[in-house]
Amino acid sequence: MLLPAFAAVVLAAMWAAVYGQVRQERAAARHEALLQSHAQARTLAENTGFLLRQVDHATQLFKLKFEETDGALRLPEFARKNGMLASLLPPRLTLPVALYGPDGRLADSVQGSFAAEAGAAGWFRALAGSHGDMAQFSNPAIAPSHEWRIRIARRLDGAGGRFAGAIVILVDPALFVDDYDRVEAGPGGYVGLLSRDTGLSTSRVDDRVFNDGTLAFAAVRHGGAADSEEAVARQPVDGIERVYAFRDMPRYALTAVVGQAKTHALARFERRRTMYISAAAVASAVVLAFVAALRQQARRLRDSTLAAHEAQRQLRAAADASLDAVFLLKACRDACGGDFILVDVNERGAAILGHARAELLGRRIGVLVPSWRAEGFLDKYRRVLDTGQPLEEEFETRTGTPRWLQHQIVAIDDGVAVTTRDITARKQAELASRQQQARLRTLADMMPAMIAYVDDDQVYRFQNLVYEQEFTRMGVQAIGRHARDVIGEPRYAQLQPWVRRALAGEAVTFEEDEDPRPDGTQRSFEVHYIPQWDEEHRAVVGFHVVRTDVTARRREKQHLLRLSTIDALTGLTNRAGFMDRLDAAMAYSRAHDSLMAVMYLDIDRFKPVNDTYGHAVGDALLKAFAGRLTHALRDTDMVARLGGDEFTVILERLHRCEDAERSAAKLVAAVAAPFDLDGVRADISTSIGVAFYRGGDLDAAGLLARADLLLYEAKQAGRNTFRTGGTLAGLQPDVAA
Ligand SMILES: Nc1nc2c(ncn2[C@@H]2O[C@H](COP(=O)(O)OP(=O)(O)OP(=O)(O)O)[C@@H](O)[C@H]2O)c(=O)[nH]1
Repeated sequence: MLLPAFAAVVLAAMWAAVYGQVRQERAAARHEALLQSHAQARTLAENTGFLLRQVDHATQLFKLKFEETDGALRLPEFARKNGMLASLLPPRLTLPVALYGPDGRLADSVQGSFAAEAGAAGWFRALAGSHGDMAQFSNPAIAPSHEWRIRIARRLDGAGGRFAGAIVILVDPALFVDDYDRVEAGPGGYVGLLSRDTGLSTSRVDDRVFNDGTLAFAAVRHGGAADSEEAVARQPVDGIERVYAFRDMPRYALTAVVGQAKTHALARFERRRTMYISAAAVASAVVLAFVAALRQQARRLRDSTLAAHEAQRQLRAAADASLDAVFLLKACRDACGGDFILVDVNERGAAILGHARAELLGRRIGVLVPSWRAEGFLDKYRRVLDTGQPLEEEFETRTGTPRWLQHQIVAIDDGVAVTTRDITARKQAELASRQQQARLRTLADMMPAMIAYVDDDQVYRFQNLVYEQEFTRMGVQAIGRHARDVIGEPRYAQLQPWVRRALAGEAVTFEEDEDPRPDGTQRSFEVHYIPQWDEEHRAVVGFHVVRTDVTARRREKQHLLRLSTIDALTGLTNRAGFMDRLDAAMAYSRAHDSLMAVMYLDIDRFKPVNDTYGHAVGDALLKAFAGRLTHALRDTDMVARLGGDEFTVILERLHRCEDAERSAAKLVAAVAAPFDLDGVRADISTSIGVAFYRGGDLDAAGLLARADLLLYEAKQAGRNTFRTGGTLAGLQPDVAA
């Protein structure tokens, strides 16, 4: 604000000075023009007066000569070249002269036309009636020839003083302004002669001469001096503005007026004014530009100062809000035992030192916290200051409550900047984490399964003891290495689908069979890949591998499976196993258009054995029966016990139906021989239903039902026989044996 105000004052003062100077110079120029006009008006008045006086003298001379010669002097003689008139008037002026007789008649005239009779004219009668010797000057008047005239007339006396007529000379006032000792008023200047009584005027502007009856000037007096009188045109002479001055000629009732054209008279002033204004304008522009530049500079300075303050404020706020305590220390110059002066400290730092910030500044740190010296911090500051090498370290305090601190010391100018952070919480967390990790490791190492962690780059990051032993057995080092390098390309390729799914976030479980070992054993594993998500649960960062050896379990399972399909009493395949096998056999038959047969057997009159000899003998018979069946059939035939005394046989890939019939007959014959069951003789027989199959819509249950039906037929036929039949076209139930 101050700068623009100052600039405004400077500019105002400058322009006021310019205005004052211009005003003064204009007044001076105007005054000079007025003086010049005045001088010229005086010259004009003097010239006019002189000429009019000369004309007066001429009339006086004529009168004298006329009266000396008793009226004998004639005009032509008076007005002749180099005559009396010429001795008084400039030779180039030829003025009209007339001589009137006492009767008022025109006696003679030269150089012009006069009224022939003047006796009645007032002027003539006035001359006739007066006895004075004064010339009579008329006011300018319009002559009959429409010209402006001043008439100078003088009474002529004859003998005894009687009136003898009058000599008259006419003067055209235009002579004074244009011809006789012409006054030059400069370009556009005005030179004029005004009749005070008639208001007539004759004027010249440059070379234009004109008469006027309406021109009027008023006199304005500036101050007391006569030469400061100014004439002001009551109405414009023409379009040109002038500085007019006048000179009165009271004797002739005339006023000489000269006006300098302002454009001419003030031209020099105008040039100077233009120069002043231009100079002032240039100076103003310079001042304004300077002020603008200064303001811009000031604004920049202000902006940068504001920015610096803002930055400083933010820096201070950041320093105060920082998790670190910040200390700016300056090396102590005096002999103070290597101490440092605290130059600045943030709020956290002040809190550590236990004082308000303002109380701390400028004090010696070794005095404020003697323990820092004791713990060797001051030596470290000195070392950093001397070497210029920054120092960063984490340490546990030895004095007071044990704390973990991390500090950075950097050299600045003649001191050090120290940032200190209390990392006790982090350290404790790290310790807890390490302890937890150790516990987890112990736990993982105790687990019988192989446990590992693979990151999303498929690099092994963790292994428990079992896995470590496994890798050692394989002769590889896993930690930090890519899975491909650890398990080899073929197995890596095999596992990739599971790995991809796990890294896509899916927990996967699968079984994996190891390649058989040289000793023929082969291990099986159940493998779990459990994805590990990041803390925000947004991305999978790896997966855990839990690999359990399930070889024994699988073996057990297979055993159980086998047990579940075996009849416990006879060791034959039971109903479940039989149905599976039948399904498979029928599928094969369908696929290969192969003939097969199912036999359905039932021991005839088994119940009486049971009832007679007890269940144990019954069981023994069932076992013995099974043995005979198995014995009588091919290895490829499958014998099963459905339950009770019911047995089945699957005969596959038969060439003809007769093959099965022959087998059925063989079985009937095989069980016909008595059974010796621990001293108990049992005579039994069997009935058999044989159903054939070679493709077709029938299912296992349907085929078995058909065999059962045929068995029923065999029973109906008196037992100890078989019946055949089936889905084959033209195959009729038949009886054998
Ligand atoms: N000892 C013993 N007996 C069984 C067993 N399962 C079933 N049984 C008996 O086997 C007998 C089967 O009798 P059926 O086949 O109906 O009678 P059956 O005397 O053979 O008569 P048919 O077959 O018409 O000649 C029943 O008395 C059952 O109690 C077993 O596991 N052991």
